[in-house]
This record gives sequence, C-alpha cells and structure tokens, in this order.
Amino acid sequence: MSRIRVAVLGAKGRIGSEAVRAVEGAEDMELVAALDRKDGLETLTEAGAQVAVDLTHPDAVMGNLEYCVDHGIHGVIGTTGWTDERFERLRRRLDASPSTGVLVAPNFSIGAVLTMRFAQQAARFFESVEVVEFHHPNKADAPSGTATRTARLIAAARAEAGCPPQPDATTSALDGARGAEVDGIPVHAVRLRGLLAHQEVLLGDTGETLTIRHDSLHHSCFMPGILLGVRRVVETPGLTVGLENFLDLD
Ligand SMILES: NC(=O)C1=CN([C@@H]2O[C@H](COP(=O)(O)OP(=O)(O)OC[C@H]3O[C@@H](n4cnc5c(N)ncnc54)[C@H](O)[C@@H]3O)[C@@H](O)[C@H]2O)C=CC1
Ligand SMILES: O=C(O)C1=N[C@H](C(=O)O)C[C@H](O)C1
Repeated sequence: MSRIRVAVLGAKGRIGSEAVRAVEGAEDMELVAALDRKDGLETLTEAGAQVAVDLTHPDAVMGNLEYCVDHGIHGVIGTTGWTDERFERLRRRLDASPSTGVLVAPNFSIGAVLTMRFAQQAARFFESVEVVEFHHPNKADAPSGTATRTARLIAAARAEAGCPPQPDATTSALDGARGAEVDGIPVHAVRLRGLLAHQEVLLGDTGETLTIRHDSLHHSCFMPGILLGVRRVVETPGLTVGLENFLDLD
C-alpha cells in the first residue's frame, strides 16, 4: 500500500505541532514536510507532497493554498479567515486545476461538527437564537470560524423555513453589547485564559430554552478529523466546505 505524502504548514503552532504527530502516527501516511513561517513553499513540491494541511494564520492561508492548487497539491485547511470573496477566489483557482481537491473545515472536531448540525436542525423551532464562542486569548480572529459557520447555517435554515427576524427591542446599546451579527444571528466572542475552544448555541421560545454546548478540551480532538480529511480529499476533486461532507451524517 502506498502511503499518502503529507505536509503540515504551521508545524510549530498549537494545532500544527499536534497534526505533525498525528500524521507521523498514521500508518497510511508519510510526513514529507513540516513548514512554518519563513520556510519556502517550494519545499512542498521538492518533497513530493500530495496533501498539504494548513494550520497557519488567516493572513497566510490564501497564498499557501494558491501555491498548492497551482501545483496540484490537495489541501486540508483548518485555518480561519474565510469570506465569500476568498471562497470565490479559491473556486476560480480550482477551476484551472480540476483534479485537485480542497477541504476547508471550520472545525475538525466531531463534537463541533455535530453541534453545528444540531443547531441547524433546531433553528426553525425557536424564536430566538444566539451563538457564544469561548477561546484562549492567543486566538488571532473573532468571531471564530466555527461560530461564523454555525451562524450562517442557522440563518440559512431559518430563511428556508420562512422564520421572521428574531425579536429584539434594544434601541440603545453600548457598541458591541449585542455582539456581532452574522447573517442576522448575534455572535459573541469571549477570550479567557484557561480555555481552549468552546461554543454554545442558545435557542429560546416562550417558556423554554435549549442550549447546545460543545467543549474542545485538548487539541487531540481535532486529529481524527484532520486525518479523515487527508484520506478523503485525495479522492474528492474541487472544493468541499465542512468536514460533515465526509461523515455520512444523514
Ligand atoms: N479547523 C479547526 O478545527 C481548527 C482550526 N484552528 C485554526 O488554525 C489556525 C492556527 O491556530 P493555532 O495553532 O492556535 O495558531 P498558532 O499561532 O499556535 O500557530 C500558527 C503557526 O503557523 C505559523 N505560520 C504563520 N504564518 C505561516 C506561513 N506563512 N507559513 C507557514 N507557517 C506559518 C506560525 O509561525 C505558527 O507556528 C487558526 O486560524 C485557528 O483558528 C485551530 C484549531 C482547530
Ligand atoms: O483558534 C482556535 O483555537 C480554533 N479555531 C477554529 C475556529 O476559529 O473556529 C476552530 C476551533 O474553534 C479552535
């Protein structure tokens, strides 16, 4: 059996260093490159990488990914910072390299993916929905990629069900007090020493509330999802957004 030749970008980071160990420990994979800031991307082609796992920084991910796609290297992308404009840019790039696959996964943990799915299912049954995410204070971006994706999925489910805008009588608020709005869903970001990555989806209706909460307690929770992404992306050309597409959830 030939092993999948994998490179990790952001290899010295919190999640990248864990990913290096996970790839090294996977029998069907070979770690051929471990790059961090200032390492040249040509190392990827020189090492014959088939898949690049990007766990770097929102400012770096697009350049890395464009190099990979242009050189036919599949991408498994955990780095955040995805906007509609970035997805469009990536789609255009992939059009020119039709056999290359890219997975952009806002969250690789199974529990977080299920949180998003359950929130999507529950969204149309409640008048009010808000998302609160909690992370370590070294995180570069807010709100988290997971919270943004969760809010988008909730908003889409509510729009499809014909839900009206949610009630909110606030007419006067300190800037930021009601969080940021993602497709009409309030999203609040907490940064607190001691935390890793956590999220609550709060749903409310007359006389009841439902809270869907997920806690990532260690970076190891992202590893099965990353390895699954590597195995599946080599046989899935084009852009896949969300690990749920590889989980046979329905
Ligand atoms: N999708 C998911 O499940 C997860 C995604 N993340 C995301 O992964 C990214 C990294 O998170 P952390 O590991 O906590 O950050 P970190 O700051 O600990 O690590 C990032 C690493 O990338 C390196 N780096 C920066 N620019 C680079 C470049 N151009 N080329 C190669 N390496 C470069 C840095 O030197 C650093 O070692 C963030 O966007 C974070 O939100 C983090 C955890 C899970
Ligand atoms: O920076 C992190 O730590 C994480 N980033 C991702 C995000 O922004 O959603 C995934 C997870 O929340 C951990």
